[in-house]
Amino acid sequence: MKHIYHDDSFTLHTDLYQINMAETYWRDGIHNKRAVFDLYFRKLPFGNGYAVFAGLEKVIQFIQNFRFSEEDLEYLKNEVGYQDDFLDYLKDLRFTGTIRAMREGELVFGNEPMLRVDAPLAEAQLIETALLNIVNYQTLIATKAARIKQVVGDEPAAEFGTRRAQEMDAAIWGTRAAYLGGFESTSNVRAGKLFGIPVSGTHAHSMVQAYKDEYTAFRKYAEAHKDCVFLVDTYDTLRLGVPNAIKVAKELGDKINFIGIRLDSGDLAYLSKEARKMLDEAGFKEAKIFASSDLDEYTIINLKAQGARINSWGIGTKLITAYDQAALGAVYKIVAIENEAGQMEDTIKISSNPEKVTTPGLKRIYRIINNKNHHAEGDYIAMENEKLPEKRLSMFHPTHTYINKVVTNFTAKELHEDIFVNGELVYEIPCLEESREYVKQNLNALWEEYKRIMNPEDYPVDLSKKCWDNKMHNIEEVKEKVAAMKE
Ligand SMILES: Nc1ncnc2c1ncn2[C@@H]1O[C@H](COP(=O)(O)OP(=O)(O)OP(=O)(O)O)[C@@H](O)[C@H]1O
Ligand SMILES: O=P(O)(O)OC[C@H]1O[C@H](OP(=O)(O)OP(=O)(O)O)[C@H](O)[C@@H]1O
Ligand SMILES: O=C(O)c1cccnc1
Repeated sequence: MKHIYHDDSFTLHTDLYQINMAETYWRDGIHNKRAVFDLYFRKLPFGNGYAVFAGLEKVIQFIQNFRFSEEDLEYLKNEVGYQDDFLDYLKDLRFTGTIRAMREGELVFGNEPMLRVDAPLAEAQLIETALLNIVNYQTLIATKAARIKQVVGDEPAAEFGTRRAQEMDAAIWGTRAAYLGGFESTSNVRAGKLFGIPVSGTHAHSMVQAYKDEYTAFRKYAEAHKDCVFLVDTYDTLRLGVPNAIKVAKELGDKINFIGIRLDSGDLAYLSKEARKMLDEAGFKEAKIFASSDLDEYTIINLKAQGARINSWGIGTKLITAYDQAALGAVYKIVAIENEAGQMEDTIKISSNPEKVTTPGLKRIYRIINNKNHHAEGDYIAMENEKLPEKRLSMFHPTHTYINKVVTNFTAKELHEDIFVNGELVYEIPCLEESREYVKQNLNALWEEYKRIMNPEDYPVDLSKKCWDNKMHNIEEVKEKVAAMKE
């Protein structure tokens, strides 16, 4: 490439095929046909019983800044070979559509749209990749964080993953997602500055190695910082590390705030129990024991079962990289398009796997909340203009229809809000703190059976009878078309 282009816009953060499709629509004159896309995943990550929706704030930033820069257009012309007439169209392009989405921090389940884009076809197509990129990653990490926090309980959980994250953006937005999902702090100072997340930290082995001995290292650190957590496992945790931490804490007394020690290797259950005894005997009953070392929900459950005396948890690699599931797998599927007469017509994608058949049409997503116990009975997807019964709601599984129930005395809470209407942002973005609180409230209102770390119950995401009939009707139509073509 002869030219150096500046990274001055996110609009090319898309797959080439999106631009090629946009060009196809534009040359055919159908680029402004109204089209509706649903963004949803099919399978919950980590075998969890719920996911935590995250990414909306960044989606909003992306949409607000959606415009091809001069350099984007130059690049598309010089290096990719698009024609001037199409580039002129791209030059003035802004997002003019409507987006409805869940609130960040909403609990979300398989096969229900987290977000819906209703926009001119080419615009809806061009934003697909970035939307999926943002929502897939942030929702994955927020879910992993909520899962880990659930086993940690009330003890503080600190996010330590920046060094192991898949590059800088992942560290920053992953940290935000971790905080949303329930973590208390991060070691990433930039994330603290950008999002107001509390920052926290101890020190590394390198400091002990730099001073060669623990005693000097702890003492120098204590002389420079009031709050002290000493990392005690560089040489020998119980024979050297803990005694040196106690020695410095005693020597400096009230001059420092001896918060505690951190263990980062070895048998964390055994070491924490022994270290606890030593700290207590030395009179430091309030000193806390921090632990880190490739922790995740499974090691934490295990450590707790062994009676580990750990008070505070530092979690890096396995959280920020979503170690046991690399991607969420949310998709963006077209569900309706304007026809020649200017009316919306359903579209459907058939698959031999019934779970993969899309649900056509414009729809609304409701959480059905039992008025007696305030827990959710399940989610209910109805057609856009469908009126829900007020007294008696019949719910049935969309593929195994014999699984059904009738709900009475309920509140149907609509889960989507308008975010953009005809290109205008109409949504007031809640602050991160509020969204984090919202996650907690939502988790409190979810039955325990869906929150189990292993083998949770399946949360019902049902279709209304109208929505289900409409889907079946669409499937029949496609089947008839295919049969007619075969004849
Ligand atoms: N008592 C325990 N029960 C279950 N898992 C533990 C226990 N203690 C530590 N672990 C976990 O076992 C793994 C040990 O990792 P590893 O074999 O790399 O050793 P390490 O002690 O961290 O040593 P180093 O960091 O020096 O390589 C970590 O994931 C840690 O969280
Ligand atoms: O274990 P994680 O969950 O990924 O948490 C982050 C890890 O990063 C640090 O180790 P590292 O070896 O990078 O540096 P150190 O020398 O300070 O221990 C820290 O001690 C943790 O072990
Ligand atoms: O502050 C810490 O202890 C810390 C920060 C990042 C990674 N590991 C540990």
